[in-house]
Amino acid sequence: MSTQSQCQRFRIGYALAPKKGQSLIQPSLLTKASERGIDLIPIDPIKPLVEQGPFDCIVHKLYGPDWTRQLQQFSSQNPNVPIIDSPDSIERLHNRISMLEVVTQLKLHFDNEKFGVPNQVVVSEMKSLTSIEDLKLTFPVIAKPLVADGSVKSHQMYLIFDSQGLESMTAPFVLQEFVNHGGFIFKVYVAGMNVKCVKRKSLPDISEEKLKSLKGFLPFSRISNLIDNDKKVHDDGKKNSQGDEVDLESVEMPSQSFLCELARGMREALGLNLFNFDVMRDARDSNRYLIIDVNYFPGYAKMPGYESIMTDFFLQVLHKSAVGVTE
Ligand SMILES: Nc1ncnc2c1ncn2[C@@H]1O[C@H](COP(=O)(O)OP(=O)(O)OP(=O)(O)O)[C@@H](O)[C@H]1O
Ligand SMILES: O=P(O)(O)O[C@H]1[C@H](O)[C@H](O)[C@H](OP(=O)(O)O)[C@@H](OP(=O)(O)O)[C@@H]1O
Ligand SMILES: [Mg+2]
Ligand SMILES: [Mg+2]
Repeated sequence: MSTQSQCQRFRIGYALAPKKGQSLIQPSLLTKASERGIDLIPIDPIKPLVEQGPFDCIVHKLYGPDWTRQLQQFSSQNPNVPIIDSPDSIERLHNRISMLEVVTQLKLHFDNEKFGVPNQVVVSEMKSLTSIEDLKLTFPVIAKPLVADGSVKSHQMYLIFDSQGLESMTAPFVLQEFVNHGGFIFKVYVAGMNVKCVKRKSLPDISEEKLKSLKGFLPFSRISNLIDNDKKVHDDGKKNSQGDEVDLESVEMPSQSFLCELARGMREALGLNLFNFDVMRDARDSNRYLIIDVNYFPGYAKMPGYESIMTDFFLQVLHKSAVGVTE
């Protein structure tokens, strides 16, 4: 039987920062893609994009006006080559208010599940800050950087327990209510129509009793971006890299139909193919799910079976593009 490699082959160019490229483009992905007729080709961001190629598709996670111009020039000369994803659509995820506004505007209804986002407000300048009650929030709250641009500081957060802790912050930031959610979150990876949910360690619940003894603020960062020795995040309840017992095994997944429908709605509303979103199950209502974060082009390699999922996505894009050309 002829394999895909004896038929037409496709060239997908990828433009990623070095660390991102090393984590995503692993030999196992190159092999899986090649077996299914796809060659993954690194794009040199220093050289003019239009002088590289030819490509049947481009995937990227680079930013800035020069790169956007490069993509525009390439698209004007290659209008039928999909660019995954458009810089304008990606930009919406670089702000922690606009990234979640999309969720609040989704017109989706489910028999059992309810979904939404935690109450949150933007604090643009400290002098406008009055009291937590005026902000219609209650302690504890989380202060998150307003800008989510992939920088280290965009992941630096603070759990705040009282007004003294709040006054220690530096504006601008988003203040989001802290919701008890059992100490786990669900990370829902989306690659086009492909949706994969994984469980990750999260901030522990804070009881009313415990809250009485907590003062000021507590800094934290990337608490759910856990990896262990073999760079995989085990969902089977093994110890994580901090050595804490994280019993993820006993956590029941949300229904796949709910997640797929939510992912479809977000994909269409965001106009994006490659993203993940973090979902908490409200500890007070197991049918209530809160989306707290949306990330562009996340760490797919941490997802079990990512080679097949990414290759399926690439083939779906290439097929759609080929059909589009003949239509
Ligand atoms: N409103 C909330 N209530 C309770 N815990 C929260 C809340 N928001 C965030 N967290 C906890 O803090 C972690 C980091 O929050 P968030 O995902 O917004 O930050 P991030 O830096 O964008 O993370 P990522 O690495 O996923 O991009 C979450 O995974 C969760 O454990
Ligand atoms: O654009 P950035 O670097 O912020 O994207 C992050 C993203 O916010 C998440 O932290 C990803 O982790 P997961 O959600 O666990 O996949 C990061 O993936 P990583 O494996 O590259 O660390 C993205 O870089
Ligand atoms: Mg997150
Ligand atoms: Mg994030």
